[in-house]
Amino acid sequence: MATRKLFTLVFLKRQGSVLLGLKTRGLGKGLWNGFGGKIEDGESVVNCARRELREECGLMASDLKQLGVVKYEADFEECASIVHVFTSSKFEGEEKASEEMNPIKWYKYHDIPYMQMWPDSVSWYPLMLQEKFFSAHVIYSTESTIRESIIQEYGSINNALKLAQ
Ligand SMILES: COc1nc(N)nc2c1ncn2[C@H]1C[C@H](O)[C@@H](COP(=O)(O)OP(=O)(O)OP(=O)(O)O)O1
Repeated sequence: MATRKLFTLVFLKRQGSVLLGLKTRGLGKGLWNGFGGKIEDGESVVNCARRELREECGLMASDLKQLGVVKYEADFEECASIVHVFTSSKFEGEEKASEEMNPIKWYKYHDIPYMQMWPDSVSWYPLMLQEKFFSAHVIYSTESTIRESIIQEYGSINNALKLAQ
């Protein structure tokens, strides 16, 4: 089986707004996104989501809910990426930017800066914002061009998780 990289991505929500951070380094540098990163060896998916959220914006979520799975492939890479997407609207702690995500900012749902985000975001963020369960299979032909994208909505997370298998 081809190798895969596993990631989490968390979105905090508050009164019609979502917290995003501007990535300062590495994958997605210069783009706004939720908070997340690579799942470490032996770490559960949800523990990674909690850890990355705390490290990147200082907040601890108490009702993390997995809504989706995004599978990324690229014509110029052997390895696929699986991103487990979570949301939470209950959290505590001191909201602060980090070395990796700076600045961080609450965006109204109608004001999300899609032009300064990964191009696939606009295809599945609306489902995530509506708390729908979904999967997205996205194939890039260049770093900024999508060749194929299949977005599906489900009644539970179980079907979406099949994309991660
Ligand atoms: C390719 O398209 C992507 N689109 C979107 N919307 N998000 C993506 C895409 N590829 C990766 N991501 C997400 C997944 C993760 O949440 C981050 C990348 O995590 P990173 O590589 O920064 O992982 P860390 O463990 O935090 O890395 P460090 O070693 O730098 O701490 O982007």
